[in-house]
Amino acid sequence: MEPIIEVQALTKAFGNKQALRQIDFTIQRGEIYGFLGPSGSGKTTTVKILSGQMLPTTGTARVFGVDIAKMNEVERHRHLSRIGILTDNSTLYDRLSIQDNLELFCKLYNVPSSRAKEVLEQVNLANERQTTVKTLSKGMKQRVTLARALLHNPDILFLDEPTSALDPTNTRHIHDALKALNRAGTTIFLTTHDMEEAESLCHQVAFLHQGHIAAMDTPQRLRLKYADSTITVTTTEGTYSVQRDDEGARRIYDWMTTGKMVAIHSNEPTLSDIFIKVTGGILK
Ligand SMILES: Nc1ncnc2c1ncn2[C@@H]1O[C@H](COP(=O)(O)OP(=O)(O)OP(=O)(O)O)[C@@H](O)[C@H]1O
Repeated sequence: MEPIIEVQALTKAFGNKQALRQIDFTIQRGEIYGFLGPSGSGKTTTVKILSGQMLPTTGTARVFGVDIAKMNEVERHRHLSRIGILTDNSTLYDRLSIQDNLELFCKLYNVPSSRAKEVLEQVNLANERQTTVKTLSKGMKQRVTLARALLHNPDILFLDEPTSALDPTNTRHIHDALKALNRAGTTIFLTTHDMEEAESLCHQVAFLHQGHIAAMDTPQRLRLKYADSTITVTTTEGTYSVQRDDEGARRIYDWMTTGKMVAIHSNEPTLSDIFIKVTGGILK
């Protein structure tokens, strides 16, 4: 395991407003790490600090082993060349085609223009490359913006709410692209308030609530930790909540052997349920 992002006791204050309060986490190379929290919980602030756009107030954030608050010019340049960012304010040139937009950024990033075609294939837009950006749907624009963030083949991708307000088709295209990128070795830091997105993509998740990390683990371990001790059993006689103990096992055995069992469900909580339990708040 190789830590690629290490955050210790990180705080960020805007005047009297404490946006981040002593947060700690480590992301290993090759992980998809989900930062989950409602609006105002500090997700964007964290992305801005880790991507070098904003300094923390106290604490340290090391990316690729370098403290981002202490980078010299050479380190800053190297950091920027190794990260890709997709945020709300990533804009495109509306009057240019998808291809021309990307070729422009190829020049800026100093990468061959052939990269444009490669990244469009990664987001499944190669056939639309001559289309003018102005005519694209919000979801397709977001896929172009993701393609742009990939041009210089970054080691880490920072994605701030990459699928918020996108339709299911575009969301799926983005998820497919992210999974493929991750399989090819890209580490991904993703903020979201969509628990299903986190479930389907993330190896680890942190629940951010009012600037604190309230819980952090793999989705599976969180579900196990907060699992209810009952099982719901539907029989021909009704639906029962059964304890996970010897007595419960005996009842389930009886229903099964007498042909009365219809359905059986473990009461595993969703990440949304756990978020509410841990923070008392809901994700919106
Ligand atoms: N430049 C700023 N000046 C003052 N306060 C700020 C600034 N940036 C963020 N904040 C405040 O810090 C807190 C965290 O904001 P942040 O944007 O990081 O939250 P978020 O979880 O990304 O929410 P959203 O999903 O709505 O963007 C909020 O209360 C916000 O109002």
